[in-house]
Amino acid sequence: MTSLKGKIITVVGSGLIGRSWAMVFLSGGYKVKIYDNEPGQASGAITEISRKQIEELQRAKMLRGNLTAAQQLSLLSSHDDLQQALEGAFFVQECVFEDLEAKHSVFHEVENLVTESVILSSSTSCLMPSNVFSRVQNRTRCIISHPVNPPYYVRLVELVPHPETLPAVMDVAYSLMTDVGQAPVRLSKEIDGFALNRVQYAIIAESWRLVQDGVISVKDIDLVMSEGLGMRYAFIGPIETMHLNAPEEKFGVVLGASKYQSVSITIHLT
Ligand SMILES: NC(=O)C1=CN([C@@H]2O[C@H](COP(=O)(O)OP(=O)(O)OC[C@H]3O[C@@H](n4cnc5c(N)ncnc54)[C@H](O)[C@@H]3O)[C@@H](O)[C@H]2O)C=CC1
Ligand SMILES: O=C(O)[C@@H](O)C(=O)[C@H](O)[C@@H](O)CO
Repeated sequence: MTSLKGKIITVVGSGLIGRSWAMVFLSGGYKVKIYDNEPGQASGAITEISRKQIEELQRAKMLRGNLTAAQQLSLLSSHDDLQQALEGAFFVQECVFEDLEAKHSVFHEVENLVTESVILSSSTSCLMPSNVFSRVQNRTRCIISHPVNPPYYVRLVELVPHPETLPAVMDVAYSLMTDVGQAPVRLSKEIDGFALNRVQYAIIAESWRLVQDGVISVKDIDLVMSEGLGMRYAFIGPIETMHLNAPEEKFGVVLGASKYQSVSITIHLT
């Protein structure tokens, strides 16, 4: 794959996630053109990114990437005109409201202003790719790149394909996210909530149920995560944990164990 370095990425929507994406892409040395349909919002984002974030991160020796703050900020521009913002981009990261109509309208406008090869990527938290891109003509170049808040520090990106997404598009998105220092994961197909939110919501559901049933306090259930599972899961995932607890050939033993079974049947996610 030819190097993507120095190429142009357009960020559409300059709110919380749009600004975060801009900082992540800048840290990888990409030119970032940020656009918002609210007049002045994109230029306001530039000010916030530069003064309150990137320069501060450099002072705190927490700036990501190999470029200085000044070098990164020289790659950033804001635009109130979408066509101008899209000029030269190979990748468009949509970061508008979590509203299907808003996303449909953005991708309809964008598709009419870019060539067939430009990758259209959505930051959506939970909307299904087959819905987000349903009004896009050429869906083979569409993908969900779902970040986790705050993306500059929590580096996971879930790459979720539309049923028509080309494998090469997944590969480019994976390479881009890896190149800018994120931790991309590939989903083989779309599913409600993708992977992170499905796991996150299962944890929230059982945590809340234990609190509602008076089994544990809010403070303590949060400690179960922050001082217990979170400490472990910051280093190894749930399947790795099973592997450590029982060699692979004994996963069945773990999953079939009476303790696992007897507890699991009492967990209700709704
Ligand atoms: N906030 C979070 O923790 C996370 C959010 N996301 C997703 O990222 C997306 C953006 O979320 P936030 O940044 O939190 O929203 P936000 O409300 O902070 O920012 C949205 C921005 O999009 C702009 N916008 C709206 N319609 C537009 C249009 N047609 N053209 C151009 N700009 C437009 C708004 O002016 C606003 O600046 C959503 O899909 C959300 O689900 C994903 C992961 C985490
Ligand atoms: O928790 C996160 O940052 C992400 O999983 C999300 O997408 C959340 O659902 C976010 O959109 C709202 O909490």
